[in-house]
Amino acid sequence: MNYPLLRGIDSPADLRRLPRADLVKLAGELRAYVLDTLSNSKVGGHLGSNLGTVELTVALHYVFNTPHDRLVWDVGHQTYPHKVLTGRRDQLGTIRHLGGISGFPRRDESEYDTFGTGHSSTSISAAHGMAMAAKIKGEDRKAVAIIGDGAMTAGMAFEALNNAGVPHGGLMGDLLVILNDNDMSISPPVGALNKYLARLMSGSFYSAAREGAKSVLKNTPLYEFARRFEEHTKGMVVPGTIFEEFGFNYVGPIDGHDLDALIPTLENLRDKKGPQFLHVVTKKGQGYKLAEADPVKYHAAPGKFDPAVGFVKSAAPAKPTFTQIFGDWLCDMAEQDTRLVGITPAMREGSGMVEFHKRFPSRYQDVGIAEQHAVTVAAGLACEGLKPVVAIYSTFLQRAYDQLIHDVALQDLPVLFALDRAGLVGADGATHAGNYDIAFTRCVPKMAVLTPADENECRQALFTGFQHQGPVTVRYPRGAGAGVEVQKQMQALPWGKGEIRRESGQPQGRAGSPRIAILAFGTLLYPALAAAEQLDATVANMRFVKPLDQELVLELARSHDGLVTIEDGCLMGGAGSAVLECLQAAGLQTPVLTLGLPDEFIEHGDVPSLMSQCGLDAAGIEQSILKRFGGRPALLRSAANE
Ligand SMILES: Cc1ncc(C[n+]2csc(CCOP(=O)(O)OP(=O)(O)O)c2C)c(N)n1
Ligand SMILES: CC(=O)[C@@H](O)[C@H](O)COP(=O)(O)O
Ligand SMILES: [Mg+2]
Repeated sequence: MNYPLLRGIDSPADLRRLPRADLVKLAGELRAYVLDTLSNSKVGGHLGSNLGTVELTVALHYVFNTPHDRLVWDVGHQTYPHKVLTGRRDQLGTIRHLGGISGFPRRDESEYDTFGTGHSSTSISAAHGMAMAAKIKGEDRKAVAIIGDGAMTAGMAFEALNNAGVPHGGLMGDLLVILNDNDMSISPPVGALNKYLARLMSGSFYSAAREGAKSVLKNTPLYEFARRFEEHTKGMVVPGTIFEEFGFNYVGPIDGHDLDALIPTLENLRDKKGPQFLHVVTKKGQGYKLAEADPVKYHAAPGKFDPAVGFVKSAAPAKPTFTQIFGDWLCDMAEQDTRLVGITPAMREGSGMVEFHKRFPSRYQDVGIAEQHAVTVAAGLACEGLKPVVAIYSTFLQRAYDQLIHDVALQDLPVLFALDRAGLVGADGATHAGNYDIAFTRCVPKMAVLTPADENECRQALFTGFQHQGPVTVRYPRGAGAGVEVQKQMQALPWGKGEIRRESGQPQGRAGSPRIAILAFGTLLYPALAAAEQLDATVANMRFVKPLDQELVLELARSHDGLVTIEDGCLMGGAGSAVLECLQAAGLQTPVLTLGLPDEFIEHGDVPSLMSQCGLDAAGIEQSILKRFGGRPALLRSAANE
């Protein structure tokens, strides 16, 4: 399949030289290119939202003088068309691959990526900052935030609207907010805003009857429609939109796939001063029937697929993912305990809660993209004797850190945080890494932190955490685990206790062949066991970071020449730090090697490669231990001497 027009676009300047009449064809080529490239990518990537923003992307780069005018894409998962038009057409096939371009906008990737996103609802704030900077610096520059209806449900978006719609020191930013309303989040949208937007759409261009908007729609096909509509609704009290109440000139809703509507409207808005708000209506998955019909399933492609067939489940019964282990546990636990309430901030599918929602609708809450609200709702539920379970990706819990401390831990409320995507997540890269939760939760008083090693222990840890009368996190990685058998019977783990999984045969104190103990926190137990076989080391499955099994730590420290801690979390303040603190408090001098994620942001790539790069696969663990403590050559030497 060739793309004659797209082949000639190496920058938006090339696009802006095209005759306007070619833009529809270009959009068609762009959509086909994105679908074709993604369907051939083994890594997969975001699909529905990219297909839905093709025309909007073409229109924005056609009308605005990018990169001088700034585009800020909210979440940024819909920027594949943007990346194609801004010089990265030939790199699209590398997106989310190790060493390839990012699946989200990155300032260090392109000058057209004016703001790094990945976590939602930041675009209006960032674009407002850029608009105010232009005013303060006296630059003639526009700033445009493109935000989805899902992202608009986060409080931060309203903090920004509340702030950006009013003058600051007499200055008003020339900010344009474009609401890309496809009536979809990752799953069906929730909340009052969604219903409000639907009313706006059912009002079908009623806003066009308003003076401010009419001038914007001039010379567009909509203007005539709006004029007739105004005649029809003369005398009707046309309610101001919520966005106008925030000080924005609201225009819309208009068809976000119609370039004949988009381009003149954007040209008119571009030339207006002050805060503008354009409401565009798009379809998630536009132009690809399977995605249009099921935008939830086609939010992201899991890997290569045949567009004619769509996504098909792999035939082989895969090992259960930790997400599935959680989802099954949640339903089983809800069966046993009617106090259980399951809460998700807009990630029903990703957190494995579809079945729970179906079976326990009255105890299921999707609060929208509103992590802060999710945590404090849970606190409120706990105050009333219920048992809330907040299912939240580790990275998104960062958004609700104060609520975790101030609303949950400080009041010692029994909230269970089921932290999926803990550790490296792979293709989503640095913005979505769940690297920090051990460090930022263990330092909070009253918090308990559990790190199950495999699928069975995950189920038992969730049960243990649910029984606990205080705040607790249970963290587990994206994807499948070691593949151990999962016991249906739920039983509590001994609170705060680890276990020895392997005993070294090395005597303590022999020169050159040290007796080493590896303390594994979480799923890295398994590569640690593999390394220990080579080194004849002891291995402890610690299970808890907090409360730490201090008795076990001290016993191992006294009976081994060296300790090694290992975690798929940041080293700074992580489980290894907890062990060091324990030894220091006991006055023990046993040398400790801490292994974990380095003090740097780790980019996208496949997890095995990334773990190997971080020295956290079996070979890397072995090498680090040998380097620090000496060992196997000495072991062989000693064996030869016996
Ligand atoms: C703070 C935060 N929470 C959750 C997510 C996960 N997430 C990614 S896209 C998405 C839905 C976004 O919906 P919308 O803004 O309407 O964009 P669309 O996918 O419809 O184009 C969510 C919840 C996120 N990226 N950031
Ligand atoms: C863009 C976004 O934040 C989500 O779509 C995220 O990429 C989902 O991650 P998983 O694929 O791990 O569920
Ligand atoms: Mg949406």
